[in-house]
Amino acid sequence: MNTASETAVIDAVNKQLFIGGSWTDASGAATFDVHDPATGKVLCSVADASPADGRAALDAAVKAQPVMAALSPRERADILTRAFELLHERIDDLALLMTLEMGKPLAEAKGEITYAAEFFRHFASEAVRIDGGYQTAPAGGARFLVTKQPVGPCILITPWNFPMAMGTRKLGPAIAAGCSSVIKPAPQTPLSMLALAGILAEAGLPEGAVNVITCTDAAGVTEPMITSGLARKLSFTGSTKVGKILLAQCAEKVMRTSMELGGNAPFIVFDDADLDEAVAGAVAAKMRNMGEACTAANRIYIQSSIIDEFGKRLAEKLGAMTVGRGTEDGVNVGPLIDQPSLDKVQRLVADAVDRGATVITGGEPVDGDGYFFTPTVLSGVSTDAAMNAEEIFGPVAPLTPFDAEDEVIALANGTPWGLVGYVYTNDLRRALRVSEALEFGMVGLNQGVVSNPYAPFGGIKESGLGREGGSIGIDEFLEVKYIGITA
Ligand SMILES: O=CCCCC(=O)O
Repeated sequence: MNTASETAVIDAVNKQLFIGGSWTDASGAATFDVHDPATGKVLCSVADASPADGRAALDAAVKAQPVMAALSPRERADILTRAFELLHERIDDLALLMTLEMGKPLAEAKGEITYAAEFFRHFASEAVRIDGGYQTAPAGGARFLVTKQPVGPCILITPWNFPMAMGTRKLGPAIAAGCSSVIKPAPQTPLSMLALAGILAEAGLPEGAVNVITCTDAAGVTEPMITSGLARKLSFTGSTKVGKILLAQCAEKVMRTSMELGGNAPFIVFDDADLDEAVAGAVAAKMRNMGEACTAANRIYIQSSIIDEFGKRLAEKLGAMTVGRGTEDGVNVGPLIDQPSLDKVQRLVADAVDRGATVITGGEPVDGDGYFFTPTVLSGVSTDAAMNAEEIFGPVAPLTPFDAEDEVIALANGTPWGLVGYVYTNDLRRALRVSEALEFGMVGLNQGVVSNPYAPFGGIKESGLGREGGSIGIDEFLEVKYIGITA
């Protein structure tokens, strides 16, 4: 049974599709249920789009594209700024909505709304700084005029773990660049995106500039959209497995892509590090979002001389965390998103223990409703444990000892992924050497969280293509055009 304020924020969301600036039922009025991961109970139902609905949304985006492109940079910036303000004005309700559908504690949900809003503020500033060039050809005579134009209608696909921020991280630069879009949130967390659609409409976005389709048959709905040739860009955040399928589909029409895929982050602590800072960094890198983040520390390598002390201190911190429904006071670890996620975490912990790991704290799911797992520290995790090769996506910190710098660099880089790595050391030369040697798109140096709207977020290897945020984030949504002029 939801409280009155919970029911009010759920009721306030329009649960239809948002196409061409209007709210509309899915074909045949199809719907699907949204669950509270803390209880497993149904929160509400939302429209379940068909492939035909997806096509209608894309057609609306195509129609809106010239309108978006014709807005002045200042007009686009003003819409983003107004949406930024509205997100802050409604932060309490939006955070409660997010906690209900995704599970993260309210304080983290508020943090995510702030993070999400910041992408709009950042890209409002970038909209008015899109530049170009003018140059005399080296041989003289001709002139080169270089300008940037919106890439065109975009398909944006977002995950359930950051249901608002991954939307604004894509929509912010798309709108700033003058692109229209169709955005599809994950079926587990459609409500935050639907709320965001309402806010963007209120902020003055032209009809059809952003279309939201919620659906359960993601592949069935998005594949025909991608292969239609009507969209010019796909931006996806999700698993490497799905990313590869989408890349193959985009190849058919040679579409621009941005891919933020899986991670398998190493977290390395040398014995010269400040241990308190390293433990605090590990708590942040592991426990942010209950470990359900592509940036989460997945393999924690500690120099042998300090591993016992590090393990003891980390276990004290994680063991003291309060697990529960994210709406309750004092809770800092919410549920995992669903039963398959809980099953996976259990399987990975059992496998590590079978291969010789010791549970220092936690190690078990919590009895009762919902998908809760106790914050866990494992020591002596073998390098061939399954969790070294798979994203845990849960509150489990696996500690593995190492002795030498080159050994740990080889271990850290020994993965197909390359999103983010973390290094703790007080030796400046080692810090630079190791940061440069790590084959990752981002490095947290004595820092457990790298995500920041003003920095370029993204990975190498099988962690993806392109960068989101930072001053280059808008380039993903712009085409460079060169006009040769006879002078
Ligand atoms: O799980 C990956 C999404 C990235 C969240 C972040 O911005 O840190």
